[in-house]
Amino acid sequence: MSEERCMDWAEKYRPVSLSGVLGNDAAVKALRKWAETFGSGKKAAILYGGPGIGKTSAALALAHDMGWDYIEMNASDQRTKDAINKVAGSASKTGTFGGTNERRLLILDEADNLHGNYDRGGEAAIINVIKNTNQPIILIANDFYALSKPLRDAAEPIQFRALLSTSIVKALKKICAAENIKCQPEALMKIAERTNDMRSAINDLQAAAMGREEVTLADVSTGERDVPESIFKVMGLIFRGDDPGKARRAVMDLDESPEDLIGWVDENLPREYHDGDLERGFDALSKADLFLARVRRRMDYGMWRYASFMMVAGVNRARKRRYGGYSKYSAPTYWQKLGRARGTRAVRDSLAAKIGKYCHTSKREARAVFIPLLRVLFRDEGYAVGITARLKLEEDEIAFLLDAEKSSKKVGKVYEKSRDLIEKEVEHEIDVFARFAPKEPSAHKVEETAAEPAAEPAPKPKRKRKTARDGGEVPAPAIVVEPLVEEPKKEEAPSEPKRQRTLFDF
Ligand SMILES: Nc1ncnc2c1ncn2[C@@H]1O[C@H](COP(=O)(O)OP(=O)(O)OP(=O)(O)O)[C@@H](O)[C@H]1O
Repeated sequence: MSEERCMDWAEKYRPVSLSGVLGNDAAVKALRKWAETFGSGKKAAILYGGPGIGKTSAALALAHDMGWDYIEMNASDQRTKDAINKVAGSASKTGTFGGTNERRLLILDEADNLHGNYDRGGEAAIINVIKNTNQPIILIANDFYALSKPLRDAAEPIQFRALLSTSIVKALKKICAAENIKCQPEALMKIAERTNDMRSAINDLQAAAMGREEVTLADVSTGERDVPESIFKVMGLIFRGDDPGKARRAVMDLDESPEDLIGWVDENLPREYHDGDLERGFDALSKADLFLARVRRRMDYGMWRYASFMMVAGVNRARKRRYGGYSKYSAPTYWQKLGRARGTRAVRDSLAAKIGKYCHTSKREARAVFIPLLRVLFRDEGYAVGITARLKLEEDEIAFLLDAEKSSKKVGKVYEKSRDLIEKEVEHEIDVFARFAPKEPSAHKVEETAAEPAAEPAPKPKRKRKTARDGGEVPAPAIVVEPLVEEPKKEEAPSEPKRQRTLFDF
């Protein structure tokens, strides 16, 4: 997979210009107006609303459209009074570093998170900067009312609302086209309906499209699990709480195994912690993982207690600073991939069972030897149709052998033709059966007649040839021609040697 394809798509497809910010037309309009009339109104704007709906993108796009220089201060930067004054204060008053009179926009992300230890005094400093600046400032917040009244009064509030599914689908479609991925419209709709957050919708699309040319509804549906509300609370207690004991007790009430819980912590830890906290957090998590490995190896479930201690209390204590703002926790993304792999494994196994039954071989051998060979044979449509008919393969099994999507034309064609073939053979069987059946046959006679056509009297059974062990010739293997439908059982059918079939029997 190319490096380009591995990039975070939410970042790669961040709109460059305001015209690319979908939905929220009123907010975008208000923002543009604030910028175009800058100097006559408030010097700061507060963009507020839920996560992942385009607030930061709109601020960056505005700077691009207005040709403004910009500087960003995120929650991970130290936003003390001094730092803010240094970055924003003097620079915003005196113009750009270049000394020209061009505008320079200060973007302050997570402005509703200026209360922690690190950001002590930050809010007062911002109000001060707004009063004295001659440069535009944009504050970004999830919760407007988490900002102090003086700060709210000092800036122009612009609300961003949750996005409609139609806006999300529109953005996802564009991404699919740019990435050259076919995507079922129902799959995009399914992704969009699950959220009103564009970022997580793009992340879901990227996870579903990993390693594929087409994304189907099944790809986005697999891996979904019922997630109990309480897991989110536990995540909050682990990452943000002050009491590791409380977090442990909450985990004990939770119906999650440590194997699943570690996935949750692993997925969300980088969204919460930064720098040294992140490093210490992962260190604690790696120790939890070691205990889990010992549980698996020694079947000693007593060690679960140490594993959960490290992933809960260990991760909680790894944090040396406070984090605020809204965090959206999500289930481990590898569940989705696992779900997909589990589906593929089930198809492979059912295929192996069919081959094993036909060729009198084990499923393991069918998987290891026959499936790779069938994949080669399936390159020829004739073989593909014949084998599909003979083994009565289903569409997902054909797709597996053709390495194609189940809904693709290729798979549909092989499936249709194989069903035609089966029908023809059935008709032929009925024909043969009817032609040689007496008018009012007794059940016994029907079977006899059908088994031995009168037109061509059955040759007398040959005398058994001597085998190699008897000191004679080795018999040539009989070619087994089986009807596609089951024949009526013969009462005394000549016993055919049961041998392992080979691929040439197809
Ligand atoms: N309205 C939108 N139109 C187009 N793309 C969007 C929109 N909203 C979000 N995105 C996509 O989602 C990503 C994240 O969006 P953005 O950073 O603007 O969210 P936000 O509202 O600032 O959320 P947060 O508060 O979590 O940072 C962007 O990089 C972009 O790809």
